[in-house]
Amino acid sequence: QNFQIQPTPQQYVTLQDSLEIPLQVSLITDKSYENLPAVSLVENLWKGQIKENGFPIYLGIQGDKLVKKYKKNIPNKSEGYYLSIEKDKIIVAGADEQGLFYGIQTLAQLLTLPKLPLVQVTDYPDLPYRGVVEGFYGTPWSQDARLRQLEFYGKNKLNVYLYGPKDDPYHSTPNWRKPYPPQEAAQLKALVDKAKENEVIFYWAIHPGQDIRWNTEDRDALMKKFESMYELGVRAFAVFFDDISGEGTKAEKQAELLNYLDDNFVKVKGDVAPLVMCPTEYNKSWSDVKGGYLTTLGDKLNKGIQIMWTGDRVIACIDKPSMEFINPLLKRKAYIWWNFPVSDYVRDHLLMGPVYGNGLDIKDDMAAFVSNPMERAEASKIALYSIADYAWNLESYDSDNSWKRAIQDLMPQHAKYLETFAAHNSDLGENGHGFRRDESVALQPALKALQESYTKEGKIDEKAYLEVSDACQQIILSADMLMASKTNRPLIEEIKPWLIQFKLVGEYGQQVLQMIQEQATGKTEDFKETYAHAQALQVQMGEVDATYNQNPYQPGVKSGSKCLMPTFNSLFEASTIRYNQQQGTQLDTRAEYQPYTLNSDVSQLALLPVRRKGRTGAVSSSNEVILWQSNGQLTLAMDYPRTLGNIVLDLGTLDIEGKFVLEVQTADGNWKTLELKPANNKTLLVAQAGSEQVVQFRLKNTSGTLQKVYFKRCSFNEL
Ligand SMILES: CC(=O)N[C@H]1CNC[C@@H](O)[C@@H](O)[C@@H]1O
Repeated sequence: QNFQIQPTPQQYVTLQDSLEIPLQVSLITDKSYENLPAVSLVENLWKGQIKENGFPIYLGIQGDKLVKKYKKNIPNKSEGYYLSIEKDKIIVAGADEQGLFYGIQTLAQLLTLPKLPLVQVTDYPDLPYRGVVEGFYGTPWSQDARLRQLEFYGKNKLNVYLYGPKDDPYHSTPNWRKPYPPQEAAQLKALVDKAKENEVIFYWAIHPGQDIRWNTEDRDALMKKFESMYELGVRAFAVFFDDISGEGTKAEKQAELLNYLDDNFVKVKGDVAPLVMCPTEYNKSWSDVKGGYLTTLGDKLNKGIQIMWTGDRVIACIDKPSMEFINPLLKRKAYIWWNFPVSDYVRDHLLMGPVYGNGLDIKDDMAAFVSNPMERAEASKIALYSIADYAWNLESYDSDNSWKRAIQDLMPQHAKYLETFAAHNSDLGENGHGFRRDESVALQPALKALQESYTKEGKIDEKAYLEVSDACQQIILSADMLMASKTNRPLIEEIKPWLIQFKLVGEYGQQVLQMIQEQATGKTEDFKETYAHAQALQVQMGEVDATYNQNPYQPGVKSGSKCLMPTFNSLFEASTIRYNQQQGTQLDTRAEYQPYTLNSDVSQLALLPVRRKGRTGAVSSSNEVILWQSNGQLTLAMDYPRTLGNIVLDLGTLDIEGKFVLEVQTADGNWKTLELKPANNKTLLVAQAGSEQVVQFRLKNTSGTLQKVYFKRCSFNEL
């Protein structure tokens, strides 16, 4: 991997010469800069080796007489810088203090080379705001993870971190009105300080919409909470109205509140960044333009207030048509909230693949580009590294090159192994949003050739066979080496369940390859044992899936789920079928079996995957509010009549009387209504399916009007 500056700079000229790295340097800079993050960074680069007669490093900001003669070299762009490494001096001149800091970050990267190349770098970001919104459902990041993130943002020239973890009770309902307890407050203060050191704007977001009342009491409660955050050092604020229903969704009221905060807090304080808000209609598929929600915000919200947008759908890549739709409605450039690599709706998958699919021609259409990441902070860094690369310099962005550099940056000693792991752990699997990613790209042709040649003609494509066999070796090796890695333990601890599963996938692949080889060459005496070994590995994979990461939404551990496992399972079944035909045996040919099928005409439910574990079935839940049209229904069909025990629902409300009806169809074809009873103090509803065998059950909106409900749970068990 030859060296590249990260993010890719706008202009980089090398003079085909280099310099021994100076052991001692002297800083020539304006006295008033001594506390700037940029100067602290240089001091950290030459710990204790800053001497009067050292190699001169000039640090300045546009307008200083010190860098006067470089005036024309410094880009006239915020966060821009000019870095010149010369035989007898280094100049770092920023358009502003952030630019100066970024010039030093670039110098720091060059210092990792054996010698300092003589270069002139003229650089600046395409987008004014680039970063991360910690806005996912699930376990919020830990304090240590956040501190490491902020350092990572400084290195990769990301300048925004929006704190908005959905499951932080002081960010959202019910405790958004309360100040943080002392320990959490101290931790937030430490984050604000760390952000400053890395020239990152720390936004604190509030999510009051589910229970806010449009009155002065709640308005003052919000002001008071902002004031308490201001005292902790927060100088940037956001208000999120996403994923709510009821009173809080009114655009006029939201605009009135935001403008009040803008006029009476932001403008009064004078040192607070422009407000950011997330609308309730935050993506095109949900927006009802005629209804006027977006245009009300666009017309009424003070011009300086930023409005977030996730694109054409909740989870979608951002392109020119997306921006041409939304910007005119908002009467400003939308502030993009990109829902990747967030995985809170596919929690059993890791999204370690390349960042691709966003337009390279929209740098002038977005106010910002911030990423909603996975709850696994270290694992998110592969995507975040490339998002930093994309958002700084869109036109030069190359997703595969960036992905390889991200991996190299995350685990320099084990880049090859991490790349193998990441290549096969990148797709989301089936999900309610229908958003998918490529996976196992380099191996796909061989997997396909092997599968087609064997399943169709019972022949082995030798070339493909060898390639897949080598890949399985690499998978096992990579999993072992990563699990035993001494570097980046925080990453390894996060992904360990997936590494365990990944190794089993590799071993399973090896056994399946042996099965087809033995079946095709008639080595029937070995086949039975190889078959049993493959089944033993299926059992182990099932146990890993049932043991780790048992969250109540998408429990378990999926690895290689898009290409590797479907191919290996198909070859397992095909070779067992052929073997049974040859030998007249009755070996079970099923690799993994899915007896339940979901059907729905409610668009946000239609693609939700159904999971089976043991004797329970569960439809994957949704984070968002479901717009369930009148007469809309969700049906769960069995492969053959089965006796069910309980059917458990959680629609976020107990008030379903006269709104929803649950019915089962028994084997004789008759439908009967089941009574749904509250099961706990929250919003859980349970029905007994009865002793008769069931062919299917369905939940129908019989209210005659559109119903807005959450879809937190729909599960059932077999007796
Ligand atoms: C604006 C937004 O996407 N809000 C929600 C809902 N959509 C995506 C979900 O996965 C959440 O992570 C996210 O916080």
